[in-house]
Amino acid sequence: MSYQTKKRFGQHFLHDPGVIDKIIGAARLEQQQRVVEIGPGLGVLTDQLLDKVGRVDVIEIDRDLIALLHQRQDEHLIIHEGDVLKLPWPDLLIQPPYTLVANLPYNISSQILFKLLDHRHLFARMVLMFQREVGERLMARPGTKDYGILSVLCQLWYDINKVVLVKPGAFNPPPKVDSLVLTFIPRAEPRVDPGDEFLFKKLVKGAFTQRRKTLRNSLLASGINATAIDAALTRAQIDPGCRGETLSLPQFSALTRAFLAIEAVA
Ligand SMILES: C[S@@+](CC[C@H](N)C(=O)[O-])C[C@H]1O[C@@H](n2cnc3c(N)ncnc32)[C@H](O)[C@@H]1O
Repeated sequence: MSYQTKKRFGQHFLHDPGVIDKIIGAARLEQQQRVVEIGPGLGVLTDQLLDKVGRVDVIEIDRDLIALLHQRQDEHLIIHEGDVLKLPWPDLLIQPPYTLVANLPYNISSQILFKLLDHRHLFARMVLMFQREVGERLMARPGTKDYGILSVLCQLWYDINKVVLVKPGAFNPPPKVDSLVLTFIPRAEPRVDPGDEFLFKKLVKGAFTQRRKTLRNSLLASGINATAIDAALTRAQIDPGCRGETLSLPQFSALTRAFLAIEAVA
């Protein structure tokens, strides 16, 4: 391969046919399905996607790779140039729902996930490759060290399943860590009632602001008013001395609804 990979774009190109097959299989594509790929790179996944469906939209930041993609002159390949974090997705992806397939740039995978959560109506199914540690965090249970903001928010909206663990040798150049491919299937209903989505997210972020502190102090540190916190914790029957990282999704739901009830009274 003559192309010089760029570390700053998190480039690790997949070359293991078995892993490629598993990713494409997990996408469960039918000919009519519209597909988006973030970071097509040299196109190993893109080629397989184009074999299965009539149109693939790709989003790529690297100008050299974009030039290579244009050389293909494939009318079924729609190339969006730019930073996936900055591009306005609803303006580009105008025919949802899409299936999203991506071997993500690991340096920005969490930021991409937050953006995916904000635009989740665009995607019917997602097959995503992460650094193993990040993938495990998304599936983590309450009370474990891996459990965090993205675990709660992703588990609220998606059923997440493991597809395959991928060793560094499957990539060129090999990353230092193992990788994990996961499927995300949007739930017909969120796992629990978030009450108000904006507030739910704010409280989840607040609960994890200071992981070593108690839930009460962590929420305080996130800027929420002490009187409201105390009233809401009492109403939701949550111990103010517990740590935010022990809260289950039903407890985050109860906490959000308690804040809403208090605001309604005030
Ligand atoms: C891990 S590589 C995957 C490449 C290819 N899909 C594969 O599996 O071999 C990540 C890809 O994302 C691209 N990328 C990195 N940061 C990006 C960004 N902010 N916006 C869009 N693409 C980005 C990289 O240039 C690279 O092509």
